[in-house]
Amino acid sequence: MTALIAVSGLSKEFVLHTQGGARIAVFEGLDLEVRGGECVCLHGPSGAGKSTLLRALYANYKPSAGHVRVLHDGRHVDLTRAEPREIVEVRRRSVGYVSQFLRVIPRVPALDVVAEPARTAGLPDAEARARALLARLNIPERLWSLAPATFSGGEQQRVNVARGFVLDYPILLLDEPTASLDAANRQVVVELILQAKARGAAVVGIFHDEQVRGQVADRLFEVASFRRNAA
Ligand SMILES: Nc1ncnc2c1ncn2[C@@H]1O[C@H](COP(=O)(O)OP(=O)(O)OP(=O)(O)O)[C@@H](O)[C@H]1O
Repeated sequence: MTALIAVSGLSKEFVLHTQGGARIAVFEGLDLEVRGGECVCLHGPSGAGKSTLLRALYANYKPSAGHVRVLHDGRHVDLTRAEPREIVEVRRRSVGYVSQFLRVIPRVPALDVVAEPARTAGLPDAEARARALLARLNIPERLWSLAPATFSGGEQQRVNVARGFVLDYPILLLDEPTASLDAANRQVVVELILQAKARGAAVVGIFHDEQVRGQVADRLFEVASFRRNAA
């Protein structure tokens, strides 16, 4: 079966131009393949480069070398070489990303924040999907018409998760999607991830919660082993 994500020879070094050009080498020559139905957990100590790798998979960071190929419309697109317009298309239909914190847009109600990716994709049941997810993630209905700016940390995270799952993305990138959640809501997110895997999605995530990791991850990927001079 073809990999949905194929990373090869990926290196990332940050150059701090405001600090005398200091260089921080995060990883070098990193290879990773993720297949449909598989969940890979990025693992390693703080500072290992887990978030940097996850962002590189979403073309948020330009790597210093290497390739990030993702399956889009039946062919592999190299995000390190793709035009901005193509990256927008890949993000619209093929790669979903749940960041740790919701980027709140003023005055946009939670229901619209969640429904937006499905509306943009032209799904006729976008609003129904958004309602179902908000209910499933236990966001009280009285909050659906309000902008999430004033929501609690956990409520904002659940709105963010709902937005990430409103479309059946073939590839899902999850940055600590349960960090601010109580046990009951953590379990809902675990079930959403398991469902995504069951329909064939390739999932890459950072999960600090050991129990969540144990339930969803098929394998751990040690990012630190690709540090320069790593043993
Ligand atoms: N935008 C940036 N500019 C400069 N250096 C950065 C930037 N982002 C990350 N780094 C550096 O890259 C290294 C890896 O950071 P990253 O956030 O990827 O680690 P992490 O494994 O996700 O850590 P944590 O578990 O603490 O979130 C760190 O040394 C960090 O200082």
